[in-house]
Amino acid sequence: MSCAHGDPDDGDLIGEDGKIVVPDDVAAAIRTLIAWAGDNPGREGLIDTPQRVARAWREYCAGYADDPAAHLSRVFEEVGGYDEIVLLKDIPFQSHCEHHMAPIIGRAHIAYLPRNHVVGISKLARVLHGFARRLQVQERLTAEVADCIWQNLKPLGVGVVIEATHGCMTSRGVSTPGVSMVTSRMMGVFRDDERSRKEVLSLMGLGG
Ligand SMILES: Nc1nc2c(ncn2[C@@H]2O[C@H](COP(=O)(O)OP(=O)(O)OP(=O)(O)O)[C@@H](O)[C@H]2O)c(=O)[nH]1
Ligand SMILES: [Zn+2]
Repeated sequence: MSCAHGDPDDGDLIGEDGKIVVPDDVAAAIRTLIAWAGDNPGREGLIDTPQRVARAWREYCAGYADDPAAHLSRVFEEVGGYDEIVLLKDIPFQSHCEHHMAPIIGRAHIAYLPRNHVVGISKLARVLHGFARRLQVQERLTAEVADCIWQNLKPLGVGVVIEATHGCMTSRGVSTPGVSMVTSRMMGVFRDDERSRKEVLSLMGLGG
């Protein structure tokens, strides 16, 4: 297996302990950051921190090695004629903002109106995580999830609403905890037909 940080498609080297081998330049960058923050990267408690931080970021950014559309390739057609809204509600997720690399923590509601076939419900959460585990802005995350479902399932409607708090606002900068950002993308009948939009928003518990 090749070592190619920055290019997760090529995979990581795995050590004898079963953990990802952290490239020297990645560990050195994290040691530099620790020293710049004001601490001693050589002291006992911090000596293994660069490896831990690097592996943690591999997990936070695992979405770069994922193809979210692939999760939607298996569909089911025997649904007893069901042709109403399918909604996966209150899906918790974590992402990181591309401006500060600070956590974005929130919940997503993902709905679609099937056309002939449905997808296994867990796959909607997999699509969300595939895009969330990258450096993001919430608007793009919302659009990417909706577009992926729209293009791959070809449903009659897609609605994605995301509510999240941004660490870059709560723990630094404007330091304003308790606020959440809400974004939505409505496509197909959820965008064009008022009754359908109201119905999906009502099912999401967002009035309508
Ligand atoms: N629209 C949008 N903005 C975001 C998101 N995540 C973080 N931001 C904002 O990105 C902006 C970056 O602003 P800058 O002025 O370039 O950076 P900054 O000086 O660190 O800004 P402050 O956070 O206000 O201290 C901030 O207003 C953040 O709140 C997001 O997902 N969507
Ligand atoms: Zn930020």
